[in-house]
Amino acid sequence: MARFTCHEREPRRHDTVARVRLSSLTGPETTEELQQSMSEMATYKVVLLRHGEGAWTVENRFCSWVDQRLSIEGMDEARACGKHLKALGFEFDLVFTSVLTRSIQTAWLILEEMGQEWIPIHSSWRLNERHYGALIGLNRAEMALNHGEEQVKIWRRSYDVTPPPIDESHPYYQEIYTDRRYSCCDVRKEDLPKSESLKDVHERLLPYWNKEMVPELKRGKQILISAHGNSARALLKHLQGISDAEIINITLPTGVPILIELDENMQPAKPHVFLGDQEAIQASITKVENQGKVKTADEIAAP
Ligand SMILES: O=C(OP(=O)(O)O)[C@H](O)COP(=O)(O)O
Repeated sequence: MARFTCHEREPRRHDTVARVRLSSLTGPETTEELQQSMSEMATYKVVLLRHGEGAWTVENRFCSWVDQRLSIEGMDEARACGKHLKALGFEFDLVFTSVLTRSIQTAWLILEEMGQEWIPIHSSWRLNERHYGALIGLNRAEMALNHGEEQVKIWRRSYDVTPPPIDESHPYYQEIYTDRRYSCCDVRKEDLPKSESLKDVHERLLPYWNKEMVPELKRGKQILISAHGNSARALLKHLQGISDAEIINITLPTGVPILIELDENMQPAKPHVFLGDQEAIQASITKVENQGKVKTADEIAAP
């Protein structure tokens, strides 16, 4: 009988479990449909998510490279995500996070909920949220009032528009660039970004995907990626072949796992799936989209 090490092993049983239960999330299936779905099983599965709600999301500020922790609701979202992944039968071998606390804290809460705290976690600045440059710390609704909702949408969601860069006069410049976590990156501190478009995020993330994550997938490891709204969008765009024009319409909710299935060439095998209650997920996406809209006096008084 073939023996498998932790690095090379037979296909996981949870693939079937996940598929079976997933089917109930995406509509009823007959036995034939189920069998067909299983026979079309993708070679690699990746679970990607945007961390739970961060403290600054509540204040509607561009957080980006400022290191905020999760809000109370964000912690609940992360725990619910762990519960859900456990119910679906996922067993992770490796977790990837950014070096920002909200992404790491989300991974910890998920693993705790799953009883898989022992799983190694790899953290890299390459999974950090997009660097929002001079916009960091600003309130999105105020920005919409001053610059218009369309401009804010372009700043937030376009592929190749870069916000003005951060400089030393910015209130969060020192906090970010004197932080010890950026002294041990694979690039010199002075070469770290001062502002990024989604395209820039894609370009800094891709080497990490290719060099660190793909080899682990090919060794048979099941990976979880706890990323950010825009670093997850950049990876999703890459893995699903989403066009530059289409990506502007994609907003990710917090704390919702996305199942991505890839073929042997790391090309999309199936459309990605948001795992969970689809109505609640849509409500969460709308909430994030609305952050960039002008608020009425009533909404400001009772956000
Ligand atoms: O820090 C941020 O994202 P994150 O909460 O996913 O880390 C950004 O401020 C997200 O802002 P956006 O949704 O306007 O792109």
